[in-house]
Amino acid sequence: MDNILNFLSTMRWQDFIDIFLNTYIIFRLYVLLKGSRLIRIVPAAALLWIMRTMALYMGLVVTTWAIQGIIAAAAIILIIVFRDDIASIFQSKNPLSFFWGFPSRKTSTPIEIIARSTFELAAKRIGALMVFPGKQHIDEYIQKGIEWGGKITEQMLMTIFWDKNPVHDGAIIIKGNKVTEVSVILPLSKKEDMPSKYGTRHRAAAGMCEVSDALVIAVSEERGHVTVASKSGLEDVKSIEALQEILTNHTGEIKKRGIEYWKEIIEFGIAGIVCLSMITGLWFGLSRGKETLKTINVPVEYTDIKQGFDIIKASTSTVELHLSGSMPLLKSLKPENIKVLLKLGGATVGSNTFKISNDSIVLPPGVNLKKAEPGEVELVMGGVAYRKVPVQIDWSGKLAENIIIESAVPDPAFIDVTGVSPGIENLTTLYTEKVPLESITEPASSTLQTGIVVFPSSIKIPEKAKTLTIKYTAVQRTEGEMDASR
Ligand SMILES: Nc1ncnc2c1ncn2[C@@H]1O[C@H](COP(=O)(O)OP(=O)(O)OP(=O)(O)O)[C@@H](O)[C@H]1O
Repeated sequence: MDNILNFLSTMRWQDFIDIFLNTYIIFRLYVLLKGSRLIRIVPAAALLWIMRTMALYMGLVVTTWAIQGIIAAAAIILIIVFRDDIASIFQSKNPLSFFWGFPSRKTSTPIEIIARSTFELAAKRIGALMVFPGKQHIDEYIQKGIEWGGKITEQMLMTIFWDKNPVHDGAIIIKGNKVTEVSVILPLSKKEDMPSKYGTRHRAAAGMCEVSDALVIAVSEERGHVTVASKSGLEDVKSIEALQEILTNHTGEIKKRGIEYWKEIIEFGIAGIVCLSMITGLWFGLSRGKETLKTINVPVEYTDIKQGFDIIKASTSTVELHLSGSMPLLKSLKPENIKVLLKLGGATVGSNTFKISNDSIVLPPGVNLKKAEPGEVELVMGGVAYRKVPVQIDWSGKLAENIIIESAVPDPAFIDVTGVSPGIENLTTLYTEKVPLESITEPASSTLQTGIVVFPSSIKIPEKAKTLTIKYTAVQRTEGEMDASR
């Protein structure tokens, strides 16, 4: 249990969305394809995928390449062969039905009317052939007739099969409460042991049931018999009630309210669980399966520094982290996603050692720390101190021979320095940047602008003290002074 919770805690919210979205897509495909021929290719596709994965895993280069080729070719062939099935999914009146809802028989079949009409046709010796498709598609087996679309009534059925009607020949297709097509040619049965009393009408009824899960009613013109063809063969039906029962069972009008309804719910439930397991397995294989290592350099950051404390010296400024995790996760890992944070709340003045552990490293979920180098950071801590330090002008170059500097004073002459103790006590002087003596060309009282050298770098000086003015007075040398200097 702990392991599962640990594992879940390493997952990102994006991972849950990833799994949920793909599970839903696969589940919707199942719901939409259920009953169509396309669903039959799923085991073959799964087998090909498993074979390709195994070949890849075993390093069989040519086999992997060949299976990939087969998959690509099969995909193109499937699109061509199953174009009608694919089109029927996308031709749905409401595009939202792709994402939501379950395909169901929206309209119920008027079983009573059909049963009564059938026996009336039989009584009047009017031949008829009515197809009630099941869950499977039948379009590929039939020769399309004339589109109809009329709502079923007794008169309509009688009229369609009336022998003076030009569309009476062939079969009609009944879906829900409508006749969708008339004059349809059905495939003939190839069975050789059919009783001789049956002619081509009954052979067509039997043929349709051999290739699909449809139910077909045949009314014999010659004998006035009603025959029902189904997967279990041909059966003569003697009464309206018996025909009603057969049609009820086939169209599922009662089933939906009974145990069969729950069977369907359980079926979808199981499909949902299978889809979820498949996608979780796939996700696990892709994102967690191939663990890999990555080394990354991360700067050390410090928090909780006590007031009046500062870092004088650190043994390192960066830490090398050896990380493990899935390849895609480590590939997308950026240094800014990782932090090495040392809390200095407990640090004391002087030397302190801080261990680099899991607690001091912030890693994205799914990434684990294997090793940190160095494993610890040595810090010398000091307290913050202030001092007033005198400024010294740092002259450079050579002054003109005829000039002598009588006085030169930096302004400000002292600067307030903030630094760390111990250390700042040793700072006795701050120097200006180099001031070239060549810039004084004639005797005068004037000023020069210069900067201050902030050294050591750990000290801080006020911003306005970073530039200063030198007030100087240069005078003419006397002849005697010049001779003496020579
Ligand atoms: N493949 C077919 N698809 C659809 N309808 C067909 C097909 N073959 C025959 N029929 C229908 O059956 C009629 C011919 O029936 P036929 O007399 O050969 O059959 P039967 O089984 O002996 O029936 P009946 O007892 O009514 O004579 C055609 O006029 C046509 O309407």
